[in-house]
Amino acid sequence: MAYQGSLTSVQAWQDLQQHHQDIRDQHMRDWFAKDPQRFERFHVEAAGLTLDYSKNRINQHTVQLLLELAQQRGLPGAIRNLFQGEHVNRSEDRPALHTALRNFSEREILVNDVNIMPEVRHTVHRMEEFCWKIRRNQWRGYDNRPFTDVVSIGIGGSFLGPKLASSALKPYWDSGLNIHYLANIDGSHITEILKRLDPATTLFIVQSKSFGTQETLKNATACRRWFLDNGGSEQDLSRHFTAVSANVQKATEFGIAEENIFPMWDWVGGRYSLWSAMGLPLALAIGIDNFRDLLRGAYAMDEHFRTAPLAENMPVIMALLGLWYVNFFGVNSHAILPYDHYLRSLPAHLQQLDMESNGKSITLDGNQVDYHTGPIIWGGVGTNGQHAFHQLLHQGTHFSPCDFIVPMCSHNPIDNFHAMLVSNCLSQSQALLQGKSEQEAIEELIASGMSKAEALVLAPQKVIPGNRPSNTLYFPKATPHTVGSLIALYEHKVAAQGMLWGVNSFDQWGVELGKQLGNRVLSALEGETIADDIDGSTNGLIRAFHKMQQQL
Ligand SMILES: O=P(O)(O)OC[C@H]1O[C@H](O)[C@H](O)[C@@H](O)[C@@H]1O
Repeated sequence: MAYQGSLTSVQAWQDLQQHHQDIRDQHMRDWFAKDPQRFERFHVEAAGLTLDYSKNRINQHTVQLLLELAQQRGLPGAIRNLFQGEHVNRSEDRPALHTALRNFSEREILVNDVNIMPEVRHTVHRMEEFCWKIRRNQWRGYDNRPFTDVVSIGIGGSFLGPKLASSALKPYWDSGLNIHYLANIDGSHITEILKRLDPATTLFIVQSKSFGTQETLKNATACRRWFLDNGGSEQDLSRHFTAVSANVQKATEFGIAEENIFPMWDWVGGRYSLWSAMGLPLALAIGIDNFRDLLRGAYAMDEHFRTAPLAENMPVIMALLGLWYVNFFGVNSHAILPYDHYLRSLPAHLQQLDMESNGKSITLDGNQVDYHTGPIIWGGVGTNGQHAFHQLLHQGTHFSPCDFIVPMCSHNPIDNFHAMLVSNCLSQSQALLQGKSEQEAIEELIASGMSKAEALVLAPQKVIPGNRPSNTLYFPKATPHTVGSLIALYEHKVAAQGMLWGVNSFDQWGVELGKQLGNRVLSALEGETIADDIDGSTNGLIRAFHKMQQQL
């Protein structure tokens, strides 16, 4: 049974503490020297992806103890519960059934005793029909010209997943439509997007599960105003405005025609919703067949996560490695380093996925945790990061485990660009692993012509400790299938960590307070000069706003 008792009282936890003492000073460089089979031993394949996890601070005993921890925490049962639609999101009393959105099996999935699969499939058919009409110019703008641009208006999970998949699959954009994502509440962003567009050939998709999110409603209202002020009429709105929402009433109140609203369900979390009609802008860009391939890739990873033994289960292995560093090495961050231009939005998506899911301090039972949970996720696209933040990765006082993510083949195989890109990726993880000793630094400096005395002075600056862990995830090419399995891999990694830590990975109460206070601050910014109920710092900033607004 999952989540019973405290994580730290589990026997394997105590064993891991002892084991950490035993191996923490050992260097991976020595392990590789002694064991030529390390790569073979520590790699796993699933759903078209391969994970090399040999460059981690682990030996076989570590893996065995981590797997015992997973067993003792009831991970297999918790995975079953997730797929079976148990109310794993306890604080909202809901299942988390994003896996139903890509369920290509004949398995029924029940929510309140009703099989949800027919509705899921019906929605994909509606998406297909809609994409067909737009992409084949059957559904046109108000002056009968075909659409040229689609503006997706949404934020958080209603933005990051579709945005990531759209940029990851840019080589598959075959409709000629330009897709724009409008998320932030920032006059500059909306201005920059709309100024290039023609209302007569622009389609809007308002994407909000709740249809109550401030940024989305403000942006949608402004887009509608812009449409009406620039040639569109009230009667034309239904040709140009569609929505994806679980709140049909609010969407219709806003003015979206009911037949233009695609459904969402409360059993899909926002950050897990790419696979639903939230993926509509993506489907418009790449076509429904490619969108289905994305779902199939995710489904392949689901089946792997659901059925593979823990020791061969890629998301479980990644979850346990992450826990090993957070809870035993005291690490508090994790870097995501895609070596692929098309995957450059991955760190941003994984920030929400991971930090909103596992950035929690209270267990499912309502107790304060006595161990750390989800790390800070950060990162950036290679090789740009090498010329920026990798310095800290190599020589900083903090260490951050890294995921290097690399397709072995490029969509654009020009010259030897791709071999150069991959060589950078592989040599970064190699450098993190092996480092450079003082002796090596001295010898290198002397070989470059420096005197021994000078070399001795400079060498300490050039020492790189190494022994810094990384995973390398690779696959043949960033196709819809592999991108689907890659995103699902991280969803399951995060879910497995949440299960181990005993937190609810499917709620996000922490984001609410800022929203509540935001309304009060907005009224002060727009009115009062002194707000007695607001703290001194915030009041000072409100006064500065008033002052500077008056000066301009
Ligand atoms: O889709 P919506 O209801 O507009 O929600 C958009 C986003 O806002 C919320 O505040 C949450 O932080 C996100 O998890 C969610 O995806």
